[in-house]
Amino acid sequence: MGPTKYTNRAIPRISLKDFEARTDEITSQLVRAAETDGFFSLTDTEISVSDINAIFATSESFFDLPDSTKVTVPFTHKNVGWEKRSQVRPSTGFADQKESYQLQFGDNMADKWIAEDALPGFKASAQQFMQKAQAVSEKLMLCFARGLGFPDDYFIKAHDVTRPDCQSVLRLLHYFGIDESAGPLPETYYRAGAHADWDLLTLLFQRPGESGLEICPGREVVTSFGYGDSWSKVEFQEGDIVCNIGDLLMSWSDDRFKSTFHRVKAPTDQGDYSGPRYSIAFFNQPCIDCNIQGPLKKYPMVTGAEFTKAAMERNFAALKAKQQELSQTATNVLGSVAAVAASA
Ligand SMILES: O=C(O)CCC(=O)C(=O)O
Ligand SMILES: [Fe+2]
Repeated sequence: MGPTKYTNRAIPRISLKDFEARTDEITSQLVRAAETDGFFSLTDTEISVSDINAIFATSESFFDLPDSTKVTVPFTHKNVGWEKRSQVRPSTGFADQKESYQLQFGDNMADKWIAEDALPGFKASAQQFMQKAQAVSEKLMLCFARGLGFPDDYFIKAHDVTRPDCQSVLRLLHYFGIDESAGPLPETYYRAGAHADWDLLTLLFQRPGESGLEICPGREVVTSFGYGDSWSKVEFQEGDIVCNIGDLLMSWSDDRFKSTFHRVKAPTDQGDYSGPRYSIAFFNQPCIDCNIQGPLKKYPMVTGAEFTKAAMERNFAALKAKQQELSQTATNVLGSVAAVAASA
């Protein structure tokens, strides 16, 4: 594998200060960012640095629990619960070297909250933060609806987290620290392999000093899996929220807004951060019965449930193709080893 090719791309930093008075100005800044690389960072939101520090402390306290406790809330296909080294990305064919705990607002979480006596206060702290992340998301939803010519509350209604069947997710993430004395990492070591998100919009919280997030723009239509070959490191300031457009909003905007491939790079190069990395993503997922179609009707109308199903199927097909490619490469390598052995 050759060295990563980099291009400097600064993602725009957008202030939400005086939101009510500046909604149109903020809308045009967001729309421009969405049409370009699909990534931007937010400042002056209602989420303070101390709110962010508090949720990171809550997150660390969960990941510090023994696996035997965390496994009492295992990951399920409803997109809730704890997983460890189990998410295989179609871009890599190997599991990300991380653990994550996915939390939702509604019925899907019924038995997936860590028990109060195992971690007192966890649920209340997480729920309080989720409400704040939702409030920021709703401001963005209003702007993107306005930018596309929909009624202001159009996306907000389609992502109603007061409904018991809502699907939006807060994902706590922990990437494992690397023991550098153990030698170079294998090529198959990934923190978060390249992917695009499936949701409407993602809000990402990171800690200064724990870098690794990179983007790779270049995707023109939501139905394609390809991406460019030049990466850019995402820089952010303490307290900023890095946001990106997901596949759902790319589709809902007839491919006008870009859902960009991104990854958390494995620390394989000089200067990469190799300590433990904590991040927190908030994914705005649609209600299962909302109708999804862009203003130009580029794609047929689908429900939230149908959209998610199709996205999962596309992901699965891409994963199968990657696994086939990997096993083909392994067969070719074995074939040439055999040929060398036979000719020796
Ligand atoms: O951990 C990060 O910084 C990014 C996580 C991410 O992209 C995801 O979970 O979809
Ligand atoms: Fe992502």
